[in-house]
Amino acid sequence: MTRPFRSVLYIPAANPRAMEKARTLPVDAIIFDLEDAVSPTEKAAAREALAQALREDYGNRARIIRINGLDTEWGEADARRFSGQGDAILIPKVSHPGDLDRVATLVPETPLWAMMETAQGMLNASEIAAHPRLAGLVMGTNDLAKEINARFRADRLPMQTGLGLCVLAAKAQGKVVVDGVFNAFRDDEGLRAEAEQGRDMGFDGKSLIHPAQIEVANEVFAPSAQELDLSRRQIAAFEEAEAQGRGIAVVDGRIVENLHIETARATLARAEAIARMAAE
Ligand SMILES: CC(C)(COP(=O)(O)OP(=O)(O)OC[C@H]1O[C@@H](n2cnc3c(N)ncnc32)[C@H](O)[C@@H]1OP(=O)(O)O)[C@@H](O)C(=O)NCCC(=O)NCCSC(=O)C[C@H](O)C(=O)O
Ligand SMILES: [Mg+2]
Repeated sequence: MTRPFRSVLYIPAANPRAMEKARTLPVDAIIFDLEDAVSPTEKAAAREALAQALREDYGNRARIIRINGLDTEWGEADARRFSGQGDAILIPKVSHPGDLDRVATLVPETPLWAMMETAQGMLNASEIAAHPRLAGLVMGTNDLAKEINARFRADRLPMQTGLGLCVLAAKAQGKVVVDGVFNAFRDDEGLRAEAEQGRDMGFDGKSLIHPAQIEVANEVFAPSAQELDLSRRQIAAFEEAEAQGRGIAVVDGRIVENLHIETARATLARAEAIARMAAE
């Protein structure tokens, strides 16, 4: 993953003020939402408002358009309207690879992303992630909790199987995988704990519902100063060991082998990508 997806902010396409504001927010990606954040009576107007908004400059923020499902009266028109626009089309409630095929025919060029938020979707995560048109997965933990009748807990124990399956599926295919939203958008401490859990599981970033959540996500999903320092010291120690004909170095009392050096280099590359994005 070269492009950062630390912070991925949902914006209801029926909210012109929020769409305007997003052009100045320090997010890595925006999800323009035509689905759950837009009421049925506003669907057509939101589609046109989004078409207008996409004429504006969103800088280097990835523009992801969440359409309505093709099983609704709005989905097909959304897909046709935004084919070739934005950086990705996000399909809600993907349960089978066939759900992607149907949109792929309507949207022949734009990369597809999948909302992972149904029980079937969790069980089929591997096949969904392997779809050739799919570039990214976003967890929909609200819909998933609703469908499996799970309770919201700080440790997200009831979600762990689904979250883990989706991380594994995405990583096996080299696809981006973004964690679900944290609904209590004024609870920074709760957000940080959940974001750290997602980061530690392997997610690339967190989906967000409010600008107040951006700073925490950007910080948690960026390599820390300590991680960068350790990565540099590991690389230096390993290069020195190799020069002396050894395949193992020791840093801070822990062994460092080739595989750790790959992680260290990836950490530095991630920090460089974030710095490049900030400088653009
Ligand atoms: C939750 C909100 C309804 C709160 O809105 P509001 O009361 O307007 O908040 P504030 O007054 O604190 O807003 C301060 C300023 O920030 C702007 N704002 C607010 N939210 C956003 C946003 N998402 N993007 C950009 N800008 C935003 C306000 O306009 C204010 O600006 P200013 O005028 O300059 O002061 C609201 O935050 C909101 O609607 N959030 C998005 C909700 C959403 O998209 N939900 C659907 C996605 S979540 C989901 O479905 C996940 C998945 O499918 C699942 O199943 O889990
Ligand atoms: Mg959902």
